[in-house]
Amino acid sequence: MVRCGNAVTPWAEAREAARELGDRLWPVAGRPVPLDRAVGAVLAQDLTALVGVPPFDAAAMDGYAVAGPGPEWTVVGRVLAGEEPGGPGPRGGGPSGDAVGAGAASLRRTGGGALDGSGRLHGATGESPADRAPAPAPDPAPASAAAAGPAPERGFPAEPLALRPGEAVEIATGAPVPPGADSVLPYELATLDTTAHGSVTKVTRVTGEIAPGRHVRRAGEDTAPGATVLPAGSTVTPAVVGLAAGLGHDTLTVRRPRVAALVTGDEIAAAGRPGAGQVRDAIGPVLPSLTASAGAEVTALRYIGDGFDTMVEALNAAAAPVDVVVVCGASSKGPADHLRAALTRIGATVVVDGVSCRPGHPQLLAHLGTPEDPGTVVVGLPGNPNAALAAAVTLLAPLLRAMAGAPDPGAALPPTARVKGAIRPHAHDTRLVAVRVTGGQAEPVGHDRPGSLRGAALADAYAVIPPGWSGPYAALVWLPRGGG
Ligand SMILES: Nc1nc2c(c(=O)[nH]1)N[C@H]1C(S)=C(S)[C@@H](COP(=O)(O)OP(=O)(O)OC[C@H]3O[C@@H](n4cnc5c(N)ncnc54)[C@H](O)[C@@H]3O)O[C@H]1N2
Ligand code: MOO
Repeated sequence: MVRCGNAVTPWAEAREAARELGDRLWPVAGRPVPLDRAVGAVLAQDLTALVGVPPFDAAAMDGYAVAGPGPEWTVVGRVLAGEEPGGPGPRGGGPSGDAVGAGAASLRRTGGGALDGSGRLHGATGESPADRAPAPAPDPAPASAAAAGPAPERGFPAEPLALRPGEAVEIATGAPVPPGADSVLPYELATLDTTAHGSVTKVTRVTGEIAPGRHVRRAGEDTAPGATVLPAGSTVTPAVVGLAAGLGHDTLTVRRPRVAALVTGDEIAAAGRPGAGQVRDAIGPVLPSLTASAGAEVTALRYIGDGFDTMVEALNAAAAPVDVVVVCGASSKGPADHLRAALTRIGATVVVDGVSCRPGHPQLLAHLGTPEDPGTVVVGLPGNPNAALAAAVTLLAPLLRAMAGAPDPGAALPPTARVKGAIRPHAHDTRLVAVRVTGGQAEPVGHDRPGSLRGAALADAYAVIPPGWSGPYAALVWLPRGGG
């Protein structure tokens, strides 16, 4: 049984009704989604750190990790980013052969200060710097060859090399700082003593002034492992995606309403240049970004022809797996406009049956459940593309944002502007006029008839012009900009 009055709903009330219905449906169930598909969605759970940041004591500058107050240190090796703390990693610590190459190589300690299989030097407890072997020649293998070689062994039980006071290792930004090192002396502050070994120049000693603790990022100093970094309810932005990745996540569990779109009309062409009598679909392609900017996701899009049975079947099929079905077109009173009759047939409850705004007045909001449990929501967008966009900002976006628990980005923007030039209000309905907004002034851009998106494409917002408006200030509804 459809409950619907014939009276259209005033524009502001219609928005409120959509928000209120969305609030009743909040929260939609949380679902894990890959990081690269999560932008714009709302976190269903607190975001916690699976690893600390930084995950280990790391150098913040390229230079020398030094142990003890100095100002002079003996260089005993080199650590590159990618090495395991306490041992060599994928690019395991040989000198690179540059002019200031390290005096010694890998910092992996194999116990007792022995050379490892590559013949490279290791620090060792009880071993004096003088006992340490000279560095080997630079590794002749090009980086690409190294990358193509067998995967380096990870997780070996290396005993961490501890620097003793007076020792230093050359270190790359991001590389693990050996235990015992107090600070990193950047190259810019370092004076080097070198000796030549054939074509290779080795750094044997480094001198400089550096305060204890400088240029060392201590493990967990930004974020401790297990810390909560963002609360549930936060919107996923590109920065949040990077943060989550850095903390070890591959997916985020988000509350993002699922939307199925039905684009109706025998005349609608889904792609390419429309043929004779055809009209290219200009609403379906808008919906993914439009819904994403309201915290939702289009999970299905189907083109259907005109026909009552077709509409009933498509509504039933689309509704089951989603939270919202958006029907584009068939919202008016023409012989092929079956949306309202189909909703009656499937027992929908119509919440908003037309809105007193131009464009967009045939738009519609209904649900398939009960007042207590509204179930899947149906939003009817008029077929005229600018009317569909007006309906999307009136009913669809407020509904989806409320269902997702997403903030209204427009709330952060100026709510009103002074209208430049004349706008004639409609006798009974609220007009939504495409305007460009600069410096608190709203200038109509034209080209905003119901069938044209040209004005909306030039505009920042719709100026809301109620019946009887005489200016000069108008409320603004900001147009979705996409990208979450
Ligand atoms: N007797 C009345 N007729 C109409 C009224 C009315 O109040 N009384 N309202 C008019 C208004 S306003 C609008 S808006 C449209 C809404 O029509 P529908 O939602 O039923 O949409 P259609 O009739 O299917 O199409 C209207 C128009 O838009 C084109 N269209 C449809 N879908 C798309 C699409 N996906 N992409 C691009 N263009 C589309 C379609 O070809 C038609 O030209 O009703 C008025 N009539
Ligand atoms: O009101 Mo219709 O929705 O103008 O195009």
